[in-house]
Amino acid sequence: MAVLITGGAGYIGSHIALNFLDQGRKVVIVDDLSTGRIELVPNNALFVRTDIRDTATLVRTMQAHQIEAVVHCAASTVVPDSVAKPLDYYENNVGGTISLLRAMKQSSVNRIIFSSTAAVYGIGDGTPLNEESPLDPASPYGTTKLIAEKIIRDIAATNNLSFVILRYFNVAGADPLGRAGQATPNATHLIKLALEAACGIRPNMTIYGTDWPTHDGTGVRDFIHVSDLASAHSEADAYLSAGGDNQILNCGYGQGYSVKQVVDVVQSVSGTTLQLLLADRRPGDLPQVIADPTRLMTLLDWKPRYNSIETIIRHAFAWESMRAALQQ
Ligand SMILES: NC(=O)c1ccc[n+]([C@@H]2O[C@H](COP(=O)([O-])OP(=O)(O)OC[C@H]3O[C@@H](n4cnc5c(N)ncnc54)[C@H](O)[C@@H]3O)[C@@H](O)[C@H]2O)c1
Ligand SMILES: O=c1ccn([C@@H]2O[C@H](COP(=O)(O)OP(=O)(O)O[C@H]3O[C@H](CO)[C@H](O)[C@H](O)[C@H]3O)[C@@H](O)[C@H]2O)c(=O)[nH]1
Repeated sequence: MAVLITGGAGYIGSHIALNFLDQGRKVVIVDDLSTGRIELVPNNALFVRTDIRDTATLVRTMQAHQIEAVVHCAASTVVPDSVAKPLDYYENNVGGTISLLRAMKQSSVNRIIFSSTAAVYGIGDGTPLNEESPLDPASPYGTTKLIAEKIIRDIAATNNLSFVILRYFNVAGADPLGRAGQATPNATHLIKLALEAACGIRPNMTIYGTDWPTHDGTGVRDFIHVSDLASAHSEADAYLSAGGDNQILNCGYGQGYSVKQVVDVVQSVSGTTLQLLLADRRPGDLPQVIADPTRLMTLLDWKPRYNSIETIIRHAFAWESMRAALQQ
């Protein structure tokens, strides 16, 4: 019996694949390579190149490989892009999820772990967000994820489907063994861009907003190491296969770091001085986004191994330097 990972050629999906494979599980990856990279597909995973909106191919794949659980990561993920092209985001993220759920139903696959996001929450009051915090996505991207969550919950209410919805906070870092990392073209994430500047791939980096109501005026985020996030998926799968109830779980460490603090750690880990540009706040940004991960820590047998900002940045720097060296 195997696990099917949609979007497994992407940044997070490839780490989830490695985590399942490291535990001796069989992994089948479906990905259309729209932002994913074939080199991120682990050698010992089976790979099917398809758009997940092709329901018939999903059904064939599930039936051919005796899929017992699905991890659903495939999505369009860039917040400003979703503001510019909302229809594309609804088509891919909502349409893709419907197609996948239909294929699961036709193939009698009844376990799903879904990649959701902290972007489903509203602005909040600056205190850590728990799963009951008000939902009010600030972007079409966040709305597509909230709709997909709702569809999964509606189907589970009437069909034989069990789910864990994982709401990721800010994902960063790279596989500690250097087998995978963030390779998405035109990535927009803070740590990725800061490290590209440290490795000379870009000349500088921009800090968006120095007048936020935070301790040093820059945005504060809860960064979770991608390999810790990956192991939350295998723990969620173990929890469901042991008969656990359907759950929505925040995935973060519960600790915030500001943009300036991240830049300081990037400089000390890389031994470089970044050329910093200061700019206005990015539209749609929030001052502070921190998880309350109590439910994740309580319900799953999940033990974070890399919960230090230095470790996250050290692993991401190792990956980025290796890629920079290969490009020379
Ligand atoms: N990176 C973060 O900080 C973050 C935070 C919260 C949630 N997420 C969620 O995690 C998941 C993975 O994100 P990521 O950062 O690894 O992004 P990514 O772009 O690296 O991965 C997405 C993968 O999905 C594939 N894909 C997209 N549409 C597809 C389709 N229709 N059919 C088949 N494959 C398709 C892409 O080719 C890519 O490999 C997404 O669902 C995203 O919304 C990411
Ligand atoms: O070059 C940069 C990039 C980012 N930032 C700042 O760094 C912080 C983090 O920005 P990211 O772009 O790294 O991440 P976001 O918090 O905007 O969003 C990420 O995390 C969210 C969950 O919290 C969603 O899941 C979303 O998809 C994912 O991109 C923000 O204050 C942003 O303004 C900069 O100053 N300079």
